[in-house]
Amino acid sequence: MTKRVIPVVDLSQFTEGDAAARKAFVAELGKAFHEIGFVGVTNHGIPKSLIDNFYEASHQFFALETAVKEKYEIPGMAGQRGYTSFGKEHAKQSKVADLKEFFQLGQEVADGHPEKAAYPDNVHVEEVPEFTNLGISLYRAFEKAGGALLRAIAIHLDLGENYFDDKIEEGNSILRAIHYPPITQEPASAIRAEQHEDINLITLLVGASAGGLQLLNKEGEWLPITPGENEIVINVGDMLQRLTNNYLKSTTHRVVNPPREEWHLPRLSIPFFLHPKSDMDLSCLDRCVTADNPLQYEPITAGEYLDERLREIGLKK
Ligand SMILES: O=C(O)CCC(=O)C(=O)O
Ligand SMILES: [Fe+2]
Repeated sequence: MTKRVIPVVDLSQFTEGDAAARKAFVAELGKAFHEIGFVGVTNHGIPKSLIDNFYEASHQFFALETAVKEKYEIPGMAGQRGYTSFGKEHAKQSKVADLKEFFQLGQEVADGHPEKAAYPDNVHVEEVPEFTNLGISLYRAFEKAGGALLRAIAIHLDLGENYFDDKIEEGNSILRAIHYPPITQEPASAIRAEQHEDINLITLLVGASAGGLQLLNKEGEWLPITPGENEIVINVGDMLQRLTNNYLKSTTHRVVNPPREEWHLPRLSIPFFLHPKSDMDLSCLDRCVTADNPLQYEPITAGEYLDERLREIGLKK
């Protein structure tokens, strides 16, 4: 077997294990987030049937005629809900757009809830009626797994296990179904997803098994991430990196085009970008500012930071 590029942890050790198993899990996760910012997670509690069914519905959505999909592209929404067509989003330093289209679902809260006004409605697709509801169920499962991972990382950071709980409860997370269509002609310079770092606290990704996802290591080498079956890939985003004054690493990654003989194969991946509520203070934690690691960032809230980043990637004008 070839050596794994990213370590793997078993989440049930934390959610169901004894004190020693939990302690070991926290140490492994902390080390992975500090050293390479990526980890594979097994026994994450996200039902396989839910993933498979949402996959199937996503395939059906992306197979619709462009004109039909465009009905679900909502102006003024910065892509945060509904469909974003091919060629819209680009990495912040890049002029050419990625070779992808996607659909995003966001937080849903009950009528009368104080956060209700903060969240636009999700978009329902007439032609694939189960798509959005399956996505919302998957969103809930990702929130739960992500919440457990953040409890472990809060322990690692000595913040108390529940530090993130109220910040992510009814948070501004996004579930994104991404479709990278078959490649039909030599792309001028674009790739499926140009190198970037994620904006949010952590990302949970299913579907990376199709190949193409790579991370940039400290030595400047691009290494492939090839998770096993039933394994999800987690990475640290810029918000968590910023909060920890770069102690936890938001690692650059990209999705490369397949070799020519695989151009006809589309790729479908489903990242869940775990965001806190927009009023979360992302000021660097005092405990992460030391003589060896002086303060790197100005205070900012999660909402202000997201706004700045959506402008940089061409989703917000
Ligand atoms: O498609 C993938 O595997 C990863 C996509 C990604 O990195 C992103 O959308 O931020
Ligand atoms: Fe990403």
